[in-house]
Amino acid sequence: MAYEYAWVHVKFTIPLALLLSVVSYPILNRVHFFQVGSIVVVAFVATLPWDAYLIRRGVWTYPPDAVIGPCLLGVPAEELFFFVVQTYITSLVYILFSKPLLHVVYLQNQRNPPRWIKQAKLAGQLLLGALVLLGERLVRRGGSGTYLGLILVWAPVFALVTWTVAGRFILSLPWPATTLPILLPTVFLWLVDELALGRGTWSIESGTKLGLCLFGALDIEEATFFLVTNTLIVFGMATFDQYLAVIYAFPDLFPTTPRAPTPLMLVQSRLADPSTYDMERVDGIIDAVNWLERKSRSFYMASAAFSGRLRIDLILLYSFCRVADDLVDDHTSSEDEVCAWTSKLGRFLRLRYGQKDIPHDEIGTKDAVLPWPAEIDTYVNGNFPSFARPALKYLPTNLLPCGPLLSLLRGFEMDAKFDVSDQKGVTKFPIENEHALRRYAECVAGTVGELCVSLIIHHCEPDMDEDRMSKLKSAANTMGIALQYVNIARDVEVDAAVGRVYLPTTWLGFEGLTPEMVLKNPSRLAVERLRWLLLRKALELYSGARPAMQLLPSAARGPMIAAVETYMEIGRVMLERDAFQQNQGRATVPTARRLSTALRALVLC
Ligand SMILES: CC(C)=CCC/C(C)=C/CC/C(C)=C/CC/C(C)=C/[C@@H]1[C@@H](COP(=O)(O)OP(=O)(O)O)[C@]1(C)CC/C=C(\C)CC/C=C(\C)CCC=C(C)C
Repeated sequence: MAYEYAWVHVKFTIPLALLLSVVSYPILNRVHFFQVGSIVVVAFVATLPWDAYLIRRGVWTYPPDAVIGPCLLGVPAEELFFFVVQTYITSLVYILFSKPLLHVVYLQNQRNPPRWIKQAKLAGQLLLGALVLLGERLVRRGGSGTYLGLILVWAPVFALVTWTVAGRFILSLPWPATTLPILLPTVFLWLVDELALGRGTWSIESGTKLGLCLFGALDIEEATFFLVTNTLIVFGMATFDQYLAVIYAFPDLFPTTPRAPTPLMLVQSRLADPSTYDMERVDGIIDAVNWLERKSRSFYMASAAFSGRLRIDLILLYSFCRVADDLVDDHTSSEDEVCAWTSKLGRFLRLRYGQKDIPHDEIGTKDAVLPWPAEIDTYVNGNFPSFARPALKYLPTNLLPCGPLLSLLRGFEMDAKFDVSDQKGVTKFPIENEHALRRYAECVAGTVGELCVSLIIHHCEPDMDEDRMSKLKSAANTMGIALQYVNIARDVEVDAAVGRVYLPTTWLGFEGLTPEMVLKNPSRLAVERLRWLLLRKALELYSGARPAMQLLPSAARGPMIAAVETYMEIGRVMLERDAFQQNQGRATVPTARRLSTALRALVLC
């Protein structure tokens, strides 16, 4: 059939490229476009002369009617398009598998890597070097080994370069993040190639190939070509991610990070001496990711939608909030012990902010982290357990107002009052009415919303006007309260098990209940009605704040909406009840529903 080669693209490669574009669109950002575009250009420039040479050597030929006609250096347009579409497909598959990863975490082996990484990197270099030498021998000998030899003197050279530059980083990544983006497109292209060879769309001249087939009509040389070129693409994408990770991880090396790091920054990242990396900061970020992964599926999944230094700072903020909450509120502390923790945290914050709240217009003037003076180091080491120290040290205080952080501690202090029995030995319940509930939620969650917005403004739109900033912070505060109401509604049983009742005492009274009765039986129908009342109030607050999320900078809008929506989904499934899944007393949202909620938020934001 005429134009057979073009039909191969129309039937196979273009549909897959379009499908991958649609699937990955919600998670792509400006950096990805720059990254994929760069890899495509490099692949095109590196492949064109090699391809032209093979055609001129007669290694492969095309029936005259199989190609449309336009050529560049004798390479048909369809072949040129193949360089682009293959690189595009493999790059998108790599992005889909690597987006959940925080690449900064995998810088940990840049200095003093484990023995197996050193050995594996050396083995890879030796293997690639041996392949180049083998290719040279095959080319020199000519004949049936020519095609394979020409592949091996070309692709492994580029692979050797990227492997030497990024081998440790690539080996540190979870193996599915690199092997699957290599194998899946390779198998797809093997099948396409098998069909094309079988139909005579293109053919490999018999005098230049070994005559061995991987399967069907797929020559071993063709199979090798797709395997090594997809390996090259993935190595190239991973190398790019390594440079980006260095830029995002070290504010002292890169004080500001534009939304798409410049080529100069990438070169500076490449030339940066790993001995200058603040590896203690990398360890602190790893620690924060572990806290997030361990403590909140909602925010852990949502964090993957963010990118760059904003993602790191949100995780560091989460880590501080989580550690502070766990330090203060471990459900067994007395009020004195709780207040001791909150006063230590308060003193830490005042030391960190230099005894005063940094005026807002000074916050975020630069990314370079505030110095960590010996005085604070001594105080933290002398007053906090080792597990808490990284969260305190790496809280991005240079980008955050101190006020909301101090209010967060006030909220934790309210938790402590649950554990206090008055003179008659009667446990007090501080959430006496709806006002106390709102005040508590505002302290522990409304403040967190404001802090998230501070980070978003700094990283995405530092010159935002005051009016819009004020609207965003007010809405974030309200949204935080909504999420906290969902949290309370979800955890009624869990909280009762540790002597906590966050449903207002006045609400309980309307149902003829007391907090003590709720502690005895938190699953009674009357409590269910109050849980529903709280969820409906959460949805009211959410509805009031949700429109303001459209004011968020575009780079963070989708991810932030995804974070909020996946959390609010907990409340929605509770209201639906049929999708409600009790799991050790806590409602959980089925992962598929959580994912679809996040994707819908990212697409429709
Ligand atoms: C994507 C990402 C990593 C975001 C980080 C968000 C963040 C810093 C969360 C900190 C939450 C936290 C541990 C606060 C301490 C007090 C507390 C426990 C609050 C409750 C959170 C639940 O956290 P948990 O770890 O228990 O999670 P699970 O329930 O186990 O899943 C709260 C429910 C409050 C959380 C409140 C927020 C995160 C603020 C929400 C507001 C925004 C995201 C701003 C939205 C912006 C606009 C303009 C409306």
